[in-house]
Amino acid sequence: MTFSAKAWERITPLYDKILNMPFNKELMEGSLDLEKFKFYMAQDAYYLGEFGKTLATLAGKFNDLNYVLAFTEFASGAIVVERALHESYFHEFGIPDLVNPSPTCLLYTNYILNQAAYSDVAVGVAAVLPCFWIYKKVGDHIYTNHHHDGHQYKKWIETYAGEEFAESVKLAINITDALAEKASHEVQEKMLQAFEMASKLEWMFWDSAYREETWLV
Ligand SMILES: Cc1ncc(C[n+]2csc(CCO)c2C)c(N)n1
Repeated sequence: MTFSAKAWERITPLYDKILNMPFNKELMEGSLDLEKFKFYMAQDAYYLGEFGKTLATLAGKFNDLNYVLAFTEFASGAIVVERALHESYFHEFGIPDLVNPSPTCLLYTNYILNQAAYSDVAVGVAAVLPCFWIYKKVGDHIYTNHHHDGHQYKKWIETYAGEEFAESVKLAINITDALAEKASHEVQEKMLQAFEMASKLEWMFWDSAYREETWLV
């Protein structure tokens, strides 16, 4: 069984929970409170910057130059492509340029940066894979089931349903599987743990946006 098959099997119950979260159900129906969506967008802007830095950190650690190329492209994609989506919403909503990260957002971004900086590169890659893969799956699910006409979150929905994004996700999965194949049993186990932890943090990120999580002190 490939690493990715094993990893997805491990998070399947969590993935089902993610699909049924109020944030995602209401986003799909178009009924999600605009304030919650704005909160999510602002936090996501912070997340994307840190995610881009995480991918760039990983890019510098590969021996295979094809992987260096793939990860530098992912890094610029995270910042450039997704920033375009955010900027159009930011103008519409007046979200500030400098975002103070919520506790969950800070936890998630620090987790992946830490893994990229200090763990085996294969473990760092496994920690960023849920970001690609879960968004692809959730994005496809929402795209297939939403009402296409006049949906207020149409631009968000279309971002993750495109063919170009699908190709990036396939490449990220293939690179992770190739690294896992060469890794020791111990590193493979750490990769699974990192994949699962980052998937939990994806769940927490949506949950924190729905609750508009703040620092209590
Ligand atoms: C919390 C959070 N997790 C994942 C994504 C999705 N995402 C961000 S960058 C990237 C890959 C390169 O574009 C993907 C799929 C998001 N937006 N916010």
